[in-house]
Amino acid sequence: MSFFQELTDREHVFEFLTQVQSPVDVRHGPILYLEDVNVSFDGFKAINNLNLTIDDGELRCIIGPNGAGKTTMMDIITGKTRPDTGSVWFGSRHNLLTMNEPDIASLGIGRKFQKPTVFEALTVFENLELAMATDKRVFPTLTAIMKAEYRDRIDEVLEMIGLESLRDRLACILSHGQKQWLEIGMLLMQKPRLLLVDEPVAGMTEQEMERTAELLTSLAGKQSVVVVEHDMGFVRSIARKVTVLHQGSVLAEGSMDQVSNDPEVIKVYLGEEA
Ligand SMILES: Nc1ncnc2c1ncn2[C@@H]1O[C@H](COP(=O)(O)OP(=O)(O)OP(=O)(O)O)[C@@H](O)[C@H]1O
Repeated sequence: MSFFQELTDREHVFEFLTQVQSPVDVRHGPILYLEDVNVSFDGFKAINNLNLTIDDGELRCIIGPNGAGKTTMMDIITGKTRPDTGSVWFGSRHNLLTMNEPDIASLGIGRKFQKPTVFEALTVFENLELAMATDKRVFPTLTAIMKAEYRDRIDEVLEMIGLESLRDRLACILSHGQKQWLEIGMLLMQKPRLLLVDEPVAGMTEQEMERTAELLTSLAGKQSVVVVEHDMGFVRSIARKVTVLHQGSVLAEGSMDQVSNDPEVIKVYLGEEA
């Protein structure tokens, strides 16, 4: 098929589209690897010899008291904060400390901040469409031709986030929980390999929390998901492996039962949470 025929054939799947998935190499190790990472702010050690390994497809919960370094750790992974020392690798190929924020996002690391930031004046569908259109990896001049591909992906994501019936409604009418799911959907449009999710259930109803638990657990496996959360009931409902941060280091790691019975964890965190 000539290039011109490819352009005019709406069913044709362009080779570069199938390669949008990031080329992260996890054949011989984890998807994310932080080793001996240190960060100081004006002499205060926010991250202190932090070591963390996330496996491909894993759902990991990160807990810890205020100021433990959870947000700073996410900032380091996404390139917002540069550590003073240490290594941060995405798969075995990508040294994240040599890359800037947009390039790290393009590799397939998506971050969901605590507050939803959807476009209120656009419909649910349009929000998802926009998320795809801003993907720098997709050749922008072919946008019109790729509409069919977009629509399939949007339908797939709408189903994943449970907003099919609201696809043509303006985002401003969505509940807080639905806005959070839409924003997760916007990240999913770009087929991330690793999703970093910051306090996803803050301000949610019980029912929304249950739905969010289902959504995040359904995403694991296809992508790796790292969830920072203070709500222990929610963490318990989704947790497989839990990492407890304290004073910028890993204090404990294991199943929810293991960490919640750890005397040190009870002393510095769970005691005050209970
Ligand atoms: N840009 C900065 N300048 C100075 N200090 C900072 C900066 N960012 C973070 N810190 C400090 O580093 C420490 C770790 O902060 P961080 O926000 O990472 O903790 P956290 O575990 O996310 O807390 P929380 O659960 O309250 O969100 C805190 O003492 C914080 O005040």
